[in-house]
Amino acid sequence: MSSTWGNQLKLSIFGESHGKGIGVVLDGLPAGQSIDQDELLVQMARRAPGRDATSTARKESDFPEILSGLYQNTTTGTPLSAIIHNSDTHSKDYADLNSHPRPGHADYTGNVRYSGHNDYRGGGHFSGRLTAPLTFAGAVCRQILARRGVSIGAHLLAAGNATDTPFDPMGMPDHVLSALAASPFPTLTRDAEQAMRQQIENARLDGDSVGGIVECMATGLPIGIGSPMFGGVENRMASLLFGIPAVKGLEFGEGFGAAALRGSTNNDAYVYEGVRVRTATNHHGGILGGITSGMPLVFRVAFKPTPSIFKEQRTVDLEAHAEVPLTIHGRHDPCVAVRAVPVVESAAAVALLDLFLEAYGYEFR
Ligand SMILES: Cc1cc2nc3c(=O)[nH]c(=O)nc-3n(C[C@H](O)[C@H](O)[C@H](O)COP(=O)(O)O)c2cc1C
Ligand SMILES: C=C(O[C@@H]1CC(C(=O)O)=C[C@@H](OP(=O)(O)O)[C@H]1O)C(=O)O
Repeated sequence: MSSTWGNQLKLSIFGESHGKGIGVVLDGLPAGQSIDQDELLVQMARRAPGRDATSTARKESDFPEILSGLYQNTTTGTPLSAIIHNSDTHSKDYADLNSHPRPGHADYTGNVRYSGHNDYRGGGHFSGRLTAPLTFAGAVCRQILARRGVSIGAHLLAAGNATDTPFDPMGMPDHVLSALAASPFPTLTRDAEQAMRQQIENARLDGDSVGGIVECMATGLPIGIGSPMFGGVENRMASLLFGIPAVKGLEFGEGFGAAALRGSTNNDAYVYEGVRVRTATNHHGGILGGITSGMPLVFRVAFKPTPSIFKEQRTVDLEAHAEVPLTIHGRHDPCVAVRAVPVVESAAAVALLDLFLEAYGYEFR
């Protein structure tokens, strides 16, 4: 069951990009949690397609029709479900792609895995469109976490070769995280936004695409959530984050950079802040032994360049058993990382709420 995730919270995502709709069932939510539906729509709009030249031209309202689990804007504790209808589908753009698989997309592997029965239109269940229901689930979870003092925010750290200023691993103020969430192109500096937009536009005009890095932070986490070995916070977050299409890399705290440091630099000294133990630096990114340290959780997610590009590419004709040139038509994101920023935050919110529920169980109110 590749599309179902979670321990205390069970997340199930269904649908195909060009089918009737896509949706989500979220089971195991605590009862009695008030949910602001306008705020859910704000999060959905942050990810939705069809905005400007940095995004696919496909236009979808991404309005989540809530079917169950919410009564008088409060969680009932029984499965919360929502569907999002697909409307602006141009399936003819995909007519040849089942027999002429796109390099870099899941057309060929999906065809083999499902014996030719997968719905390949728009990438089917493999599409980035399936991040809409994930965003909905995350939007619900982040409201529940926010009430317990947890803030989650992210920015675009890189697009192509252009980079933003990294987050301060010791923490970012709530107002900065909120300002990022309100921005259609979330970077800490204007210069970075301009440079990244230029990279994306240059690639787009060239019929090409670029990758990017999303950096995410969660503050206000309690100390002691998570478990060692396979139950670690990193493990649980990774399994959700790698469910986002086009994610190719993930690092926590100092990440790959830690390999080049000495222990004397990478170790974070313990200090007292009043009665509370904290660390003087945060190379560890808020997790030690799979368990939260109470320091900000910091991680970075690398997205590959969008596979659907408009340059002529080499592929095979699976019916003719021949190598053929391929030219793709249709509408595609020149850099998927831009719209993926709220998706990464949402994946973090779902994973963290699952870990909270595991730690606090029915006592969680
Ligand atoms: C928000 C988002 C939007 C995406 N938009 C596109 C797109 O327009 N065209 C495309 O070819 N891939 C797009 N992708 C990436 C593909 O869905 C992904 O590369 C493909 O399913 C293969 O999966 P993999 O890259 O994880 O191996 C998008 C991904 C995300 C997260
Ligand atoms: C629809 C969305 O993005 C889509 C993600 C996607 C892919 O292959 O991942 C390919 C494109 O699909 P289509 O060819 O149907 O326009 C994007 O538009 C969305 O994010 O909601």
